[in-house]
Amino acid sequence: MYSSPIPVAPDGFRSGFVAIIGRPNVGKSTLMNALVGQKVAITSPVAQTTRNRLRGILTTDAAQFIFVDTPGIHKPHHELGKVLVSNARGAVQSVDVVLLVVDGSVPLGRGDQFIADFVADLLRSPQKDQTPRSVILGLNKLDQQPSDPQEQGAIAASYQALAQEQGWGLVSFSALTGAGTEELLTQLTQRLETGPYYYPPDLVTDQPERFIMGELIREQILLLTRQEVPHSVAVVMDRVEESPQRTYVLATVYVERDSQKGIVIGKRGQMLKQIGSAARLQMQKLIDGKVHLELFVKVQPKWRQSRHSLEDLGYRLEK
Ligand SMILES: Nc1nc2c(ncn2[C@@H]2O[C@H](COP(=O)(O)OP(=O)(O)OP(=O)(O)O)[C@@H](O)[C@H]2O)c(=O)[nH]1
Repeated sequence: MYSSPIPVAPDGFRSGFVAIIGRPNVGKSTLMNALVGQKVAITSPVAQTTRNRLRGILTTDAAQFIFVDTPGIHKPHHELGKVLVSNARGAVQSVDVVLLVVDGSVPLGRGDQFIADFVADLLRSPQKDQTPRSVILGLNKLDQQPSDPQEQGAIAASYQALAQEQGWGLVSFSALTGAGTEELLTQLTQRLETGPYYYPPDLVTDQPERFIMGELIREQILLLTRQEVPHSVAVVMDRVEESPQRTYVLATVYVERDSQKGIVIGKRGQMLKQIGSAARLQMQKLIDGKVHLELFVKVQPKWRQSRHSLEDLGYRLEK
């Protein structure tokens, strides 16, 4: 994937790492894709689509941003929640700027406040080398603002108060339409220090294509089966073989129960066919070539599957 060498950065060039954090479903992955100009993270209306840290890279004439997309954080009521929080902490500690994304079409809620407190806490850490320098509060879904100006004003005021109290930047945008994202990049550039190119300027992600292909299959399962198949569904890429004519992909979808296997396969295999052809089209866009995709579905008992798949995905499971 490293298609070109890393050049020497011009004078005054800025670079750095930006963690995109926030509640599930606020639009973090949509934003990262919009910023880097390519689909590097999958998105869906179902919360907790993103399961591990992904890096999206954007290089402009003035700066290189390495965006770290994190799984949505919510209050840890259960073990997975604790894992998500500890992952987010790891992702946030080593970056230059934190972009805390909220759904700006609704007022600041308890979930956002929990994350805001978590970020404010991190910034108070005595280990300055492991602490982000600044925070931007990003109000997403600008296109979904309520039409009532009073309601709009109340929403804006709730976020302004938080930004003011903490001394954080504040930007409104729509990851879906792209409105406001230029201003966001301007503000982010100002918060980076001068630095080198960390990656070749034409690279948009540090993830291998094989991983993104698996994610594209998972995305279609989440989109097409809706709530019927849980998030524990895992996709394992068994084989990816490239040839001049087409790329041959063999993958297995792991579910927890026979009933879920039935849903993913569908009546006379219709659902699996639909998942496969939609994922194949996305893969073809990704690699800019023809793809032949074969999908299998297997049932794996819950305890084995969840431990195996989460660890595979890079989560540190607490014993
Ligand atoms: N109207 C509107 N919808 C948006 C916008 N940004 C994202 N969405 C939608 O919000 C839903 C969630 O988006 P994601 O990008 O998957 O959200 P996320 O924060 O990465 O979610 P997790 O992976 O659960 O943490 C999708 O249906 C998006 O299309 C926006 O600017 N406007």
